[in-house]
Amino acid sequence: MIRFDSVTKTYPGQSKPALDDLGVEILRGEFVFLVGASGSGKSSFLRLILKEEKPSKGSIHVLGQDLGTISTRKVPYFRRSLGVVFQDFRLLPNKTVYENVAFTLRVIGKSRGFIQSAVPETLKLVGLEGKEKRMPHELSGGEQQRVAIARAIVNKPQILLADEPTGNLDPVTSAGIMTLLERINAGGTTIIMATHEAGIVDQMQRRVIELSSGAIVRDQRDAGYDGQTVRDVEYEPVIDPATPMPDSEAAAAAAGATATVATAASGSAATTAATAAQTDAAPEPATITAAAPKVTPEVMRDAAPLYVEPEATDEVTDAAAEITAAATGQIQVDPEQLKPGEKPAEAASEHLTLAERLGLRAPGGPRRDDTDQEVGPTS
Ligand SMILES: Nc1ncnc2c1ncn2[C@@H]1O[C@H](COP(=O)(O)OP(=O)(O)OP(=O)(O)O)[C@@H](O)[C@H]1O
Repeated sequence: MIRFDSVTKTYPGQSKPALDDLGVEILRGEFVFLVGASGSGKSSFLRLILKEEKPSKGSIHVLGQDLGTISTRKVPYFRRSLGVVFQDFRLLPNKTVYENVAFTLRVIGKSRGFIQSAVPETLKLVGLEGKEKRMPHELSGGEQQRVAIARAIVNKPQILLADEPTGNLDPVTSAGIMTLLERINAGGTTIIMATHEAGIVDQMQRRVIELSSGAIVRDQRDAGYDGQTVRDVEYEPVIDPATPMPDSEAAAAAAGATATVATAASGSAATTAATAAQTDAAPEPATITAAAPKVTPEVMRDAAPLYVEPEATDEVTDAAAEITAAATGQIQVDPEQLKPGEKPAEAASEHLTLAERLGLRAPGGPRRDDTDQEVGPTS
């Protein structure tokens, strides 16, 4: 599903690599936490999977495709198999909940009929039924993140990347979001989540990949936030980087197969992870120097109910809206930007269109008045 072979990423002007000779494989259906101190390379790892950045050395395969061979123009098509969720939600402030989710589908040319059935279905899945007409600023932080998740999964991506999705949320709301992500994963979507939240990682007990100074210092199944430095997930380095992925995913991807969020093959990450095989070359234990996590294991334990079905959790989340409102004091989102009628956050890039910023169109591709339609269904 995702494979890094000897991947090094050094940003221009930096002497030390952000990622240093990484080799790792993530299988279909896994739920993987990326942990490590600030600056250890988690976001860089996710950006490489998205092909937002290119490796300086090594090769990356995602869904059977060698990312090095995908042309810039084809990147938006490739990204349609991936959903992304960020810490700061990144909703369109002047569009309703419905429109925020529908927007992605419109840009990629889905039919009106498809949109009319997919959007309500997805909003129901994330527990936002009945809130279609709300504007983002009329929602709690947890609800805004649910909209962002709905937008990320509405096109039924095979992979969901989440970069600190609970970073701006209080513990109870975070628990609701994790319940939702767990449910999406149970539907077959591979999830990779970067987080500093020890309590969440300890509760979920999924595969944990720990980075330190750009290197993997731990890759452990059924693990917690802090652990012994081990590598118990099998990874065989590819001798010839040109060798394709050793599984049938290339064919599936080539055929345009997509996982169905609600119905795809079930099975937990644990069952799909490779057999335990601690390598002789396991690196020395690393000291975790991440900032003190906001959601400690104790807080998470007290934040029950945790892994109940989202239908039940919604009430809890709604009841926690006030807590969320208090927590938004720590959110770095400017409330002014969330007001309808204001200009959207143009600061991301004044040169890119909205679709380009969301990765749905190739930067510099055809604009609104072009007749050359670049967007369209992927399969
Ligand atoms: N665009 C960039 N240009 C130069 N250096 C960068 C860039 N992006 C990241 N870095 C550097 O690469 C290293 C890894 O950064 P990265 O954002 O991947 O870490 P992280 O683990 O996600 O950190 P955090 O937990 O704080 O988000 C850091 O030293 C960072 O300063």
